[in-house]
Amino acid sequence: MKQPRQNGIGSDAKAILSDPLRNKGTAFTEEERDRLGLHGLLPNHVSTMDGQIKRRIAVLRAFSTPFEKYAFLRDLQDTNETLFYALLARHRSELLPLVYTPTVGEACVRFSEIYRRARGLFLSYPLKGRLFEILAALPNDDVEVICVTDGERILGLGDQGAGGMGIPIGKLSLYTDCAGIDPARTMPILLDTGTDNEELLDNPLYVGWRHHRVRGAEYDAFVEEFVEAVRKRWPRALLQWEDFAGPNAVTLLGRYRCRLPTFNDDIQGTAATALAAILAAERLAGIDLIERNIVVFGAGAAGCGIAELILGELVSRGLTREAALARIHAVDRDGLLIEHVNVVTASQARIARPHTEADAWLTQQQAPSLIETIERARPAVLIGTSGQFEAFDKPVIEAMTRHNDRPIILPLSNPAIRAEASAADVQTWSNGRAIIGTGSPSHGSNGAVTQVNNVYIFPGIGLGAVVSGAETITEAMFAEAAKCLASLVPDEDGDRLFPSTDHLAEIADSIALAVCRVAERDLGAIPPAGGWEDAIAGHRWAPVYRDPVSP
Ligand SMILES: NC(=O)C1=CN([C@@H]2O[C@H](COP(=O)(O)OP(=O)(O)OC[C@H]3O[C@@H](n4cnc5c(N)ncnc54)[C@H](OP(=O)(O)O)[C@@H]3O)[C@@H](O)[C@H]2O)C=CC1
Ligand SMILES: CC(=O)C(=O)O
Ligand SMILES: [Mg+2]
Repeated sequence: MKQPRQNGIGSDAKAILSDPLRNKGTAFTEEERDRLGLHGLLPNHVSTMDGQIKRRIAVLRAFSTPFEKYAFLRDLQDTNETLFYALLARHRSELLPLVYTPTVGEACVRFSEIYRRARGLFLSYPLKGRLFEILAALPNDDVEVICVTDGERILGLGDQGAGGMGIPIGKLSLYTDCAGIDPARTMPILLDTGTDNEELLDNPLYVGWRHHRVRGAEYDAFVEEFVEAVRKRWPRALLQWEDFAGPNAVTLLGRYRCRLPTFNDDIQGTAATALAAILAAERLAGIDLIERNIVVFGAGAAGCGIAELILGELVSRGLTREAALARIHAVDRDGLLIEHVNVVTASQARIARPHTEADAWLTQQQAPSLIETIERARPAVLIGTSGQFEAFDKPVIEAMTRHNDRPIILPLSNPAIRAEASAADVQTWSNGRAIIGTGSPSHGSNGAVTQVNNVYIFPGIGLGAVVSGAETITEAMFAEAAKCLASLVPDEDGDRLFPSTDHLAEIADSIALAVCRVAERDLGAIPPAGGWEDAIAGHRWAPVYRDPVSP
């Protein structure tokens, strides 16, 4: 069929080349170049995808900083998305630290500097009252997974305002890479309700709404309008809340968890990841969790979520809630959390030491510090979700090592510049005895250390939710996801807790199956004729070139 022409060049051809989901770059064949009117718009060489991957990885490796590599990858994602995902699948462990933590943190901080092309949806507060109209105007009818942030607690880097958009973009890239969700069916969203980051407000380059954060009833009404618009436009979509500040994270999850398929990744995804790490480490250390104490340092959204899921696990092993609670010691900025002494939030109140123990814990009205808590509780496990760089110093690690043959140390805060400890320091200070997991990728003397990050959980939760059609995302799904992840024994010898990030796609499939089974058991989801496994496999979008005229 003859193509419409514009100045001698096919305008459809130009549209294809500028659509990242249809563009193939130099991999358009001679036949396609003839048929689509692409001659002249491309250099002569006809490449294969394999050749393109080799060329791109060579160029990427030549950049000297992770940030430059990040910008190069984002540019590729915005010009040729199929190639971006093929590259990611081929070199996942090498590229994960770029598209995700730690580099995505720097990318959020410098978002305005590298902003080039529209991706995702910026719903800023001045658009209130028009949110459904904006969603309705989008051509994306089949959105399956949404990741939304308001940018207030970006990793451990605090308020990044509109720059927080880097996180939903990164998370959804991993939904596609690991769980095979079609990129056309994902939607990154930034709720731009302002920023209280004065540096951003003063920065002439800042691309967000230059206004202090809207809070209270106005914020709640804006989020409510957003959720209702999502429900109306994409009634079946999964909504993932990401990197909201602690109080909003908890409140919004509580408000919406029964109204649509939704979860908070920092609370629930992280909890499942940490529980999986603890279950795997329990095996390695040869201990029984119900006999041992756990210290969680940083009792915010992630820390409280982790404590709750561990409590659920201990109760499922036969302890009463009270006995299980006796195993948890949550430490925040004012020391060990003790009821009516230094508890600030309702989530903290649920995991604090009871007030009846206050006299036993307090010294001159002071709650014990982290190290004092470790000396007294002699925990087997120490988890960091405080965003406090190097809070696990030498005395802390030495205390953990004195009380355990194999201390389990999980500094989970991201990015690496906010981690409570580096794997290398923990290894040195524990004389190589610690079992370690870090939130961002890191190395010890025996190579890569396990990355204990919710990227091991959320893609599988999302895929399972989409395939099963679950209308609610339940706590049982996270508990089963944790058990599933802990059961996946790494190929490598040594102290690895999970298979390496190279295996994230298989892991997502396994977790998705566990989620589908929970949906069937608890929510009455009906397995398709071929079974859940086939449905999961059949749902995968693969990064292979398709005919650009009928994508
Ligand atoms: N590895 C992973 O998969 C994940 C890691 N994380 C990481 O966990 C960290 C926290 O995230 P999140 O829980 O959502 O954030 P929150 O802000 O909700 O929680 C952080 C908590 O740490 C407390 N805190 C601050 N300073 C100190 C201190 N000096 N000593 C002890 N506690 C302190 C904060 O208190 P206050 O509120 O008073 O400041 C708050 O209660 C981030 O760095 C994030 O990257 C989060 C999710 C997943
Ligand atoms: C990993 C993640 O979700 C975080 O650090 O916030
Ligand atoms: Mg997060």
